[in-house]
Amino acid sequence: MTPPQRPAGIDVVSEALADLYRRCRDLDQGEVADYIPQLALADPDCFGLALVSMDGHRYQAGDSRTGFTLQSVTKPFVLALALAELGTDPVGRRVGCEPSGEAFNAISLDPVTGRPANPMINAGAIAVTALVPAADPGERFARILDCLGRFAGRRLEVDEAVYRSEAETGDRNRALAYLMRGTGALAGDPAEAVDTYFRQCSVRATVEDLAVMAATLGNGGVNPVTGEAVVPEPVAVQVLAVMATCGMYDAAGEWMLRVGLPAKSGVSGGLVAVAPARFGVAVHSPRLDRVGNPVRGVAVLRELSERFGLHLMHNPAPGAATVLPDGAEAVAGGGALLAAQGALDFTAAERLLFALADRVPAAPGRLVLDLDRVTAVDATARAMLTRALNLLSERGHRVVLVGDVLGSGPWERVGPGT
Ligand SMILES: NC(=O)CC[C@H](N)C(=O)O
Repeated sequence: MTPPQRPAGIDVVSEALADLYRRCRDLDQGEVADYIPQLALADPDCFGLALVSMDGHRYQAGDSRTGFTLQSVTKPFVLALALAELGTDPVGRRVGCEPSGEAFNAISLDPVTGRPANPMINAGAIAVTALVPAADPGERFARILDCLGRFAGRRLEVDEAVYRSEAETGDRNRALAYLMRGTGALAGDPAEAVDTYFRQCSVRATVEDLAVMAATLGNGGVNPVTGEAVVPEPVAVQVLAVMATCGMYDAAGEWMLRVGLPAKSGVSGGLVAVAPARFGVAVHSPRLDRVGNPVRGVAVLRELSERFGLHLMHNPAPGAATVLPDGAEAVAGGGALLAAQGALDFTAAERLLFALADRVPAAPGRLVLDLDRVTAVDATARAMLTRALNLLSERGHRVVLVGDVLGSGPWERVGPGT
């Protein structure tokens, strides 16, 4: 897919990516992973960035079209598939969701339950891969590959050389799989589970594909480029939660402190991060720090998060006022008038109801709520407003709504200007 031409001169997002690329390209600390021999062949200086918005707008800088194997970056997406197919509890019986504080290949199995600590470390990911429902291992991998492709918006392929290389040297992962069969954490045959996992790790994509995959998670499971609902929204939310707590291995706490976004790294140098409801971003750079996270990728995300104010705990900029300033005016027909505007969520609904409470007369009376300039109402705000208006009507007030964003209820609806 070729990104559309951007209007000349005002593409500040590409400009920011280009700037991050320039500022981080000279970082040359870290080593290319070599425990899978084929990965050691990667160009250590390869460096690409991509960002995809919730509208499917694509931005990139550097070597954004170079293919590389996704490795551990596949783990959140396969977790999404397992959660979508099986639900939270069946997956949770096999794998936990606690940060392990240990290396990605650690033997991190709970002494009581035998479950691996979380699905982002190898043990947990192997257990999750084995859970994907299928009649046989061939079908299981086909489903995984298909799902990764739907996240990326195009069909992806396996790098056979990397797959063979890992299959020849992956004894530690085999050992983990056999241990997990012993503890009851692994469904099915360990050799088959590990083979499917090796294939999954060897799926090849570009940093542009990865940004689309990340954006799909940040967009409630709907691929913003193809429009396909790849996984249900609650699944996307759960996966982001696991990425936020466990995605960066034993550096997860430091990552949350300094970057504050759900993310996942892999040993080939891929890194995805999600700014929920804003964008997905991906970086590829094969030099890894001592915990196995890509040095330039971490540096890029730290700067990006700070520059765009993305930390999840950051208080977002106040939106437009919910309650309009002229909302207290008296109206023809009597009663109190309150007008609201913009999109209503919990914060906006609370603000509106707080202001409305001040205007409710002691004796039953007429209350006019002008919602004509309200552009959207989420499920929470809808439930809050409906409940409050029901209570007012039970107390004998006559509620009049301007506009139809709340649908019907125990209130009168009038059009704007009535
Ligand atoms: N951190 C990673 O990317 C690890 C994936 C790699 N295939 C492994 O299992 O060792």
